Amino acid sequence: MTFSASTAVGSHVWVEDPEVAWIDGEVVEVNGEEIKVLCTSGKAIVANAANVYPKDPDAPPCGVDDMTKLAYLHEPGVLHNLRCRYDMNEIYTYTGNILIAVNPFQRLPHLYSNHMMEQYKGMTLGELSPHPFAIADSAYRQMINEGISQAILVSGESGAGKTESTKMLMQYLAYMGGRVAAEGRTVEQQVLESNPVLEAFGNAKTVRNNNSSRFGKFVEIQFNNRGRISGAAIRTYLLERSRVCQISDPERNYHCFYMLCAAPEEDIQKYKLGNPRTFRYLNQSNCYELDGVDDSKEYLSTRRAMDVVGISSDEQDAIFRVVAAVLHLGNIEFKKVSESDGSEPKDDQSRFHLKTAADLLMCNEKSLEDSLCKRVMVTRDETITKSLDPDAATTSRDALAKIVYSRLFDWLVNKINRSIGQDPDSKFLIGVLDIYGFESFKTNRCLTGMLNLHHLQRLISFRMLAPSSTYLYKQKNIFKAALNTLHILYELLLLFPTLPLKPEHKGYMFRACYK
Ligand SMILES: Nc1ncnc2c1ncn2[C@@H]1O[C@H](COP(=O)(O)OP(=O)(O)OP(=O)(O)O)[C@@H](O)[C@H]1O
Repeated sequence: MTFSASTAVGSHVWVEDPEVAWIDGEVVEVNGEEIKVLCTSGKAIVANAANVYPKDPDAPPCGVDDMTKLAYLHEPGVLHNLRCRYDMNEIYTYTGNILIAVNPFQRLPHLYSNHMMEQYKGMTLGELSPHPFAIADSAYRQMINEGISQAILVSGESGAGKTESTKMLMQYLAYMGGRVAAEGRTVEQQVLESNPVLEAFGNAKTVRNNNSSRFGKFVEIQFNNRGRISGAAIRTYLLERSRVCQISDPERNYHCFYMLCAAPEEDIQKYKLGNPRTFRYLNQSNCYELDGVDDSKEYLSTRRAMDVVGISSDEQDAIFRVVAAVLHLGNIEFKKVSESDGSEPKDDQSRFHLKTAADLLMCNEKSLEDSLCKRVMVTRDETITKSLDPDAATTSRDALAKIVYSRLFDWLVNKINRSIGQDPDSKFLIGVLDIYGFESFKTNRCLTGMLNLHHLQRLISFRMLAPSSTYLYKQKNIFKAALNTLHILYELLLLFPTLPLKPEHKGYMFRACYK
């Protein structure tokens, strides 16, 4: 929607500005493809016609609550509208039936009270101010009226507020479909209360977000034919395993490690832990504490949350034994065995951590050592045992730590699901997909690339389901921002054509990269 060469002097426009992204002004001179704009800030900018966008001089100063009402739907117009609303504490805006949330970075409890939920009950989308409750209500109504299961997709870059929005959607669905439990806690209460447990083991501090979910989550709320919640299931995928043994400043590892290091003295003794600075998996970054978070209190509240979701105290002990064992595993260093290609624990310290890890995992110390320092290959005819050098043993140690941790996470999710209970006879369900946040660093690790690829694939799928022109526009800009990563991913795709992508998605990525 850029201006053509026929742009008239006197038109109101948006031009790109290195400081404030987009700045508005008036065209004062047109010279072929070059347009001179006198900006409202007072400075004059000469820009190419392709980078100049029309501005609607009649747009309301406080913005519009649905961006389909905008005269021009382009990046500066959309951003300006969101900015105007944000300045008035209006953090939600519609684009058709899509809700855009801008992170307020402050608690706004009045927006999420019971009174608000009551207001949105049965209201048509757009009748009241944009709100996640309206989206949840619309999904619930459609499920009831049309008898079709629904899905809500929550997407955005890391730190945008996806998890918070997901919680609000769940809160509303629980309000609409909840029931008084005959005994114990209701399904919806258990789903909401499982959040702290999942967050303790699956969330970490990243550059963008102090409580970033490092896994994808699909929460399935099951309903009976009267629209009452009858069961639920939480499905998680793609836990960022590499974080267990590799973190960079100023990020942190998963919260549970720091909580356990801040546990009461009795537990510290039991798990032979101490200062997080002494553990290799934690001391690769200088960040140990989070502003406003007391890890010792978090440890106790995670234990309480575990009680609530039905994890017994023996199981809790086993869980934290595994967490502690991972930390001890990370402190085992290896040295070369003289006159051989093999390796062994480097010193008494490493032996101590090996023994402690073995005790905590309840396995034989020698077997654990062998599993780290040797590789067993089974062929059709024989079993070959190969000794590993110190570097290979270190890799093997990290691989074990990652797999043990991710199995622990899967176990936790299964346990929570068993405790919540699913309804095999449910009539419909509403699924809420909290997609992994898109990230792009100066240097992207392969895993980041893969997760972004997964994220994009979900977005592309969604775009195919909801081909609204505005949505496509928004996606195009997401793709633009992700172009560098996309290029790498596309190259990866050429190298590994068997990547699990649908053919039409590969085509879309190709067009996004090379158009
Ligand atoms: N509606 C909101 N009200 C108040 N604070 C919010 C809201 N949305 C987000 N926040 C704040 O922003 C932080 C990041 O939000 P959230 O964890 O939901 O992001 P995310 O998109 O899920 O990120 P990631 O992909 O990294 O997990 C929250 O911890 C919270 O402090």
